[in-house]
Amino acid sequence: MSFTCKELLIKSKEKVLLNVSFSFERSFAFIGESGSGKSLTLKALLGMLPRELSVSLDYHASYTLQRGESIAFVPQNPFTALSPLSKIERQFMASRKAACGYLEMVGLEEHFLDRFPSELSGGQLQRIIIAMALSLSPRLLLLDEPTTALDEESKTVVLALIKQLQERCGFDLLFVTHDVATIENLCEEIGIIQQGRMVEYGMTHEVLNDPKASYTQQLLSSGFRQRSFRT
Ligand SMILES: Nc1ncnc2c1ncn2[C@@H]1O[C@H](COP(=O)(O)OP(=O)(O)OP(=O)(O)O)[C@@H](O)[C@H]1O
Repeated sequence: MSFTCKELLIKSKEKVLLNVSFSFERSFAFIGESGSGKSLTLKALLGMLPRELSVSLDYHASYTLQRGESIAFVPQNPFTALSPLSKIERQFMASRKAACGYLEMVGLEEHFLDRFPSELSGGQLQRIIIAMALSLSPRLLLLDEPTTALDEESKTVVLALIKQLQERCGFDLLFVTHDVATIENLCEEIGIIQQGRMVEYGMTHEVLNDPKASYTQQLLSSGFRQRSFRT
């Protein structure tokens, strides 16, 4: 599958917040500092932007973007993504039997369906949210810094799981992060965004090993492959 966003323009009154275009075959990582426009991009693709923003989105893919159907979403904070009032089973949009199958895909057993979110660790919750996303059989999976709220061990488990599930299920992946180290082995292509503009995009190993834009060179020389560069 391939995805091309020919134009994504977002304006607030007369101020341009975001003006980007990009394309990728299977997996793309959006890298940028805080406030660069990563979340706006995901929200635009999900059709979740507030009314006061004017949006022009022109894309080409082998599927239409439809939130909850062709597109599923894994948010940054698993601790606030689910209702604290209901057990996991009631929050799955699938039968118990189907939900068990999705839990198995993320390495969790059936009894997790009978727990409340507050009884689970961050890594377990994030795996449940990924299982819920899989239950939609998405063509495109959007992930907004899905490991930021997790400890190092859970982070490694969740990243390995995402890679393995993409190979198994075949969805496209759009991964937003401020931390390059998390996606080096996960996303084949990468885009660097700065203040609402895509300054460079291409194959991950090419951009990281031979960056063309001075902003990317600056980020790499400041050692952001070894550490997060959130400001
Ligand atoms: N509803 C809105 N109205 C006006 N400006 C907005 C709105 N939402 C976001 N912005 C502005 O657009 C810019 C990009 O915001 P965005 O949330 O996409 O950044 P980000 O890269 O996801 O940052 P972070 O890593 O901190 O989440 C910011 O300057 C932000 O203040």
